[in-house]
Amino acid sequence: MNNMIDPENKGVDGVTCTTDEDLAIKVRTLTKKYGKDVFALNGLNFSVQKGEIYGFLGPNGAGKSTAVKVMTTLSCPSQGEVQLYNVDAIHYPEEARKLFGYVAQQSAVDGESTGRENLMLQGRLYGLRGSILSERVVQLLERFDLMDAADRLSKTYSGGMQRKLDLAMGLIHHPKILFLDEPTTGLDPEARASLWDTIHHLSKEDGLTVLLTTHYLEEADQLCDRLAIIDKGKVIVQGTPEALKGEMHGDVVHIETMEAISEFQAKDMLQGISDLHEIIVDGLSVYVRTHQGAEQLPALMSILKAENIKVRAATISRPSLDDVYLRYTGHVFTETEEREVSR
Ligand SMILES: Nc1ncnc2c1ncn2[C@@H]1O[C@H](COP(=O)(O)OP(=O)(O)OP(=O)(O)O)[C@@H](O)[C@H]1O
Repeated sequence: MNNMIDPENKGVDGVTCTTDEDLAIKVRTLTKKYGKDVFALNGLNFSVQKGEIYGFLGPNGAGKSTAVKVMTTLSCPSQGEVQLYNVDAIHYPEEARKLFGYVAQQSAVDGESTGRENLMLQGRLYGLRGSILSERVVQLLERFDLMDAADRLSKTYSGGMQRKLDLAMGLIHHPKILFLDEPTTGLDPEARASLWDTIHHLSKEDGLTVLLTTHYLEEADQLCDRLAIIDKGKVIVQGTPEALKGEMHGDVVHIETMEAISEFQAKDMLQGISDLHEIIVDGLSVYVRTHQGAEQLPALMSILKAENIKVRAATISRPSLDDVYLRYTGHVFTETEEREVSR
């Protein structure tokens, strides 16, 4: 197995380091149960190296926000361990809180205050006072390109500017780790790209460790050094985006049929074609992995025709994180729903 890719829960982190000294975040067997039978987290294991941007990718309800809430001491786990820079965050939450900033899904910006006032208030909450505080506020306003708008009410800011102010507020006390819960949800593509740039610089220039949750495959791909695909409160697989995609050799042929067929039916029909590595069916979509998509497509189409299966469209592409996601979870990645399929 590639050491950068690993199905979790087998005791492997997928990180190249071996000592806890290199780790910013270490999470072991984290479980969070709501009521009698909702396991929001179900034995979550992963580690993040210092200075890394690590992404949690998963659909609604996968457990991403719950994991962040437990790591940021806002929620108690039912079981498990969270170490932040070797501080036990579950038993020593106050100590741990000095180490991280947290930017929640919902903005913490007060629209009726200016950007500068928001930052000053946040600083006071962390015990900063006097010139140390005002200098830190100026530093952050400059760092986030908000100096010109510093004394305007923040309700007049664009979505992207408000999000940057949120980030700046999360960094007021010089944390070593920044937790970002869906940092770019609701932003337009330009503001999203600008925020990616900012987060990248915070990590690569300032050495900040960033853990972010996202619904966006593109965000995980472009921004994260490593990512974990989360499903049903567990890490399904983790690795660098390149390694995860690289594991999927060859092409992906996507055939959209007019009527649903089962995975069993598809496998049965196509078994005669050599060089098909994987066949997954999700709804009206049949996904086939093969070394030579263009060469195999005519054979695939003629078998479907012979079986009276009408095809709406067929495409060949290089594997993307979508395909990695499909492979490990058995369903396509959607932002709003999880569709189960037989595997
Ligand atoms: N306070 C709560 N009480 C009961 N169940 C909860 C609570 N908070 C979360 N859950 C459940 O735990 C599971 C994980 O939720 P969580 O919000 O962590 O998922 P998520 O991956 O962050 O989703 P989203 O992307 O929608 O924020 C879901 O089934 C959710 O309904």
